[in-house]
Amino acid sequence: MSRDQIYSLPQTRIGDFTFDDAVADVFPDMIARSVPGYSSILSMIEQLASRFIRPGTNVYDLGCSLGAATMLMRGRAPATSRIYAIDNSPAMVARLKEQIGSEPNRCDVVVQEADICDTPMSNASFVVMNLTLQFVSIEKRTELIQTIYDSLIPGGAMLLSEKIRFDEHDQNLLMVDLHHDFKLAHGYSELEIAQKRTALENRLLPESIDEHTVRLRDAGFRCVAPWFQCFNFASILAVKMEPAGPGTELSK
Ligand SMILES: C[S@@+](CC[C@H](N)C(=O)[O-])C[C@H]1O[C@@H](n2cnc3c(N)ncnc32)[C@H](O)[C@@H]1O
Ligand SMILES: O=C(O)C(=O)C[C@]1(C(=O)O)C=C[C@@H](O)C=C1
Repeated sequence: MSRDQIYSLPQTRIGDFTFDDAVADVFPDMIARSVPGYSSILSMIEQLASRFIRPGTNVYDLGCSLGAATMLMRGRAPATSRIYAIDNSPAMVARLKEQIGSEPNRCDVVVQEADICDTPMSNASFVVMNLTLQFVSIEKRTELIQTIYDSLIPGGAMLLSEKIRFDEHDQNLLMVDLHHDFKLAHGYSELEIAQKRTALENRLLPESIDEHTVRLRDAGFRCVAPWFQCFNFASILAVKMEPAGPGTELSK
C-alpha cells in the first residue's frame, strides 16, 4: 500500500482538496490513518449487508472511492442483486473499474462515474454513504436523502457515516484535538495535518449528529440509529420501516 505523503512538504498555496490521481494512489493508507474507526465501520457494513440486501434488489455505494465497501458487500449479496458503485472522481472510478470483474456466483457490480446528486435510484434494499455526504453542498443534502429514502423498499436501510461537528464549543475543540492526536499517532506530522486541514476547509462541511438525524427523520425514516462514534466521526443506520399491518397503531 503506497504511503500518503501528499501534504508532507510545505506548500506555498494550498488548493482545495480533490480526489485526483495523487489521492487515489494513496487512498487506502490515507483513510486508514485519518479516520478513527474506519476499519470497524467497514466490517459493520459487511455485517449489515448480510441483513439488509434482498434478492432481486439494488444496492448503492455512493461515493465508493476504491470500492472498499462494495467489495465487502459483494461477498454477502445474493447473486440476483446488483451493486451500483458510484463516484464522481475519474481517478477513483478508473482504478475500481480495473480491479472489479465479473465473478461466478456473485452479484453484478456496475461502476459509474457520476454525481450522486443526479443519479436515479430505485428498488434499493441497502444504500451506503460512507464519508461522502460531507462533500456534498449543504443545499443539496436534503433532496439527496429524500431521493435515497424514496428509492428504498420497505425494510430497506441506509448507512450514513460522516465527520461531525458539535454544537458545544469545548466539546467540539476537544474532539478536533483528539482527532489531531490520532493522526499524530498514525505518523502524520503537524505540517501534514495543518496543510490538509486547510485543503479540506471549504470542501468538507461537517454537520452535527442532530442535523443529520432531523434530516433523515424529515425524509421519512422512522428508525434513525446512531450506532458508532469515535471522536468527530460517526455513523448512523436509518431504516425505512415496513408498513404497519392491519389493526396496528401507527405511532409517529
Ligand atoms: C472519503 S471518500 C469515501 C470513502 C469510501 N466510501 C469508502 O468507504 O472507502 C469520498 C468519496 O466521495 C466522492 N464524492 C464526493 N462528492 C461526490 C458526488 N457529488 N458524487 C459522487 N461522488 C462524490 C469522492 O470522489 C470520494 O471518492
Ligand atoms: O483527514 C481528515 O481530516 C478527514 O476528515 C478524513 C477524510 C474524510 O473524512 O473523508 C478526508 C479526506 C480523505 O478522503 C480521507 C479522509
